[in-house]
Amino acid sequence: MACPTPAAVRLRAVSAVYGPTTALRDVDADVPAGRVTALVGPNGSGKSTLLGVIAGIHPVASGAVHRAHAFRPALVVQRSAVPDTLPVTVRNTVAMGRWAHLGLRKRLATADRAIVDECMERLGITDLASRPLGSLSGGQRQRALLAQGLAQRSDVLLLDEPAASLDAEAQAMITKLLGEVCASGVTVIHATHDTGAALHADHRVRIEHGRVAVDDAPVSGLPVPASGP
Ligand SMILES: Nc1ncnc2c1ncn2[C@@H]1O[C@H](COP(=O)(O)OP(=O)(O)OP(=O)(O)O)[C@@H](O)[C@H]1O
Repeated sequence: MACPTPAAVRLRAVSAVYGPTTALRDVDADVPAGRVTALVGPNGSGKSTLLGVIAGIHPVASGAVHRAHAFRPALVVQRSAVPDTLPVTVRNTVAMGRWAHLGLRKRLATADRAIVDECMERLGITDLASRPLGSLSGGQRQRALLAQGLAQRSDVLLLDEPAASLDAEAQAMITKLLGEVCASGVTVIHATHDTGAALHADHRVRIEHGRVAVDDAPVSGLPVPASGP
């Protein structure tokens, strides 16, 4: 059944590869604007690759990605993708989320620092601000990466297993947070193995062997206003 929500991202016949390995094959999907979409599927099915394609950091081998928003999506990578030895504090990690907004000025303005503070507060990591990222627990590090994603203030927030390695209370906090972010008009797409988090989403896309196996809430055929970077 078609729902009346316009698409924030529209994928048409998208394929993506790593050398000889095909990770995505002919993916068609519409991501509803201002909603939470969960990408589900087994290990190796192509969820992270799809997030990378939508983020614009993984090239498409064929097909097209149309984005309705002018800004590059914010991508929160899996914690395991960040080296333990990265010599950076929690505050600086979150501040990196503002880098794309700095332009020619090389320093954070007062408004940028306020956003960084607010995002750390929201993720409950203010007390950890001066700690090196590599000294944190997995769950604490995941929160810092999430805060960095929020600090980007993008219209589209992509998250790769944001609740992985978090305890039950923190997982519930993330689900609530994603709902709040979405309510503020942001389109959220998250890859997850958590059935509960997937059920909380407005829209679920199941990927199997690089293909869309189930798309449970297609959006309407409204045109996408502009292509992204
Ligand atoms: N850097 C890489 N080099 C080569 N092949 C890769 C690379 N990253 C992923 N792949 C392959 O691409 C396919 C899709 O992987 P992807 O990481 O997108 O799956 P996923 O659904 O996110 O998995 P998981 O749930 O384990 O995170 C898999 O076959 C994987 O082996």
